[in-house]
Amino acid sequence: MSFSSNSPIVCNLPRVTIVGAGRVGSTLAQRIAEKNLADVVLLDIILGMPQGLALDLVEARGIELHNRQIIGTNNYADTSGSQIVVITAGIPRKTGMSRDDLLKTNAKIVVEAAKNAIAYSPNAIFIVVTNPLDVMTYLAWQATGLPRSRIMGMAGVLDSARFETFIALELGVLPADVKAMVLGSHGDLMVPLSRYATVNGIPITELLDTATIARLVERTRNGGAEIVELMQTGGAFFAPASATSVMVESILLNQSRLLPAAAYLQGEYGLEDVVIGVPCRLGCSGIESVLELNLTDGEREALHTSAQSVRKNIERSQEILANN
Ligand SMILES: NC(=O)C1=CN([C@@H]2O[C@H](COP(=O)(O)OP(=O)(O)OC[C@H]3O[C@@H](n4cnc5c(N)ncnc54)[C@H](O)[C@@H]3O)[C@@H](O)[C@H]2O)C=CC1
Ligand SMILES: O=C([O-])CC(=O)C(=O)O
Repeated sequence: MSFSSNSPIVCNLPRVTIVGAGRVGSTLAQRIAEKNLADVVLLDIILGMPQGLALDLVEARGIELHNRQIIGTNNYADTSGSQIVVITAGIPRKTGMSRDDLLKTNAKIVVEAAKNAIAYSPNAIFIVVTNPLDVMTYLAWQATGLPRSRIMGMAGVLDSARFETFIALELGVLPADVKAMVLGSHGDLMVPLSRYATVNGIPITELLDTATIARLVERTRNGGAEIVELMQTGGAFFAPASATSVMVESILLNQSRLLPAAAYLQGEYGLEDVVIGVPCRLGCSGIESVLELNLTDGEREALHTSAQSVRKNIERSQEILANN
């Protein structure tokens, strides 16, 4: 028996490149392939490692019932023509460290990764994951020269998911029924908006007392550190990969989901020339719009304090890069 064929069919399947095939990167590759969203190129500086991971993922395809291509490489030429580039390359923090302690090492890695990736995928939308997230997104924006709609950072979806999880655990309800949004920088100064958090439309302020909400907000702020302290050898990666995959999905499927993303601001919320987490509509052209919510004076002040700390680190990063 044989298959007959007419003319060869050329299929242009979407392709997502992930720079950094460590824990977040490789888990994200698995999510993207198993959700059948795109073919994946996993790139890392460690020779053989992304190739081995890709082969492992390819060998699971028959079991997971998908047929996405997954390529591992150390060469940016293999990433060409990607619709989305995700940057997870860099070091994660260890116990006792803050995300800002990673700035010096990761700044150079992210700038190099962004420059190399844009050279081969000039039309790509970039999602940065490497910490400290807001500063790294700013550096990738600078390095690529992309319009702000095509570059964003992942943090708010993760921080919001943590807030939702802690609310759900407290109330004993399904996490998917809880909706919340966390804005601001990905650090201790993030801004969880309790006022807007609901359980299927019911404000949590109707369900929980002020002290309990304050405790859940504090746990959300420390969500990353809580896992780093438990694991001792790096940080979270399952939920970060899930969070990144929904951003990828909203872009590739043009879902126009309203998700918190770290975006370069040009006057929104009274902030300029800084990257910080705000609600964004994500579709096939990237950030289609930034939603400006009505904030209380306290929330607005918290957002500005958060932006101020990002600005300081952007300045630090410029000095670091200038001296190299
Ligand atoms: N934005 C967020 O919400 C989150 C951010 N992160 C951050 O993501 C980053 C990655 O975390 P993990 O995957 O856990 O770390 P990991 O150490 O498992 O993986 C990082 C990978 O980057 C690679 N790498 C280093 N320099 C490179 C270069 N120049 N080019 C290509 N690859 C390079 C390493 O070889 C390694 O495989 C960290 O900075 C971490 O803090 C992690 C979780 C959540
Ligand atoms: O805490 C870390 O270092 C990793 C991260 O950003 C998170 O899990 O939120």
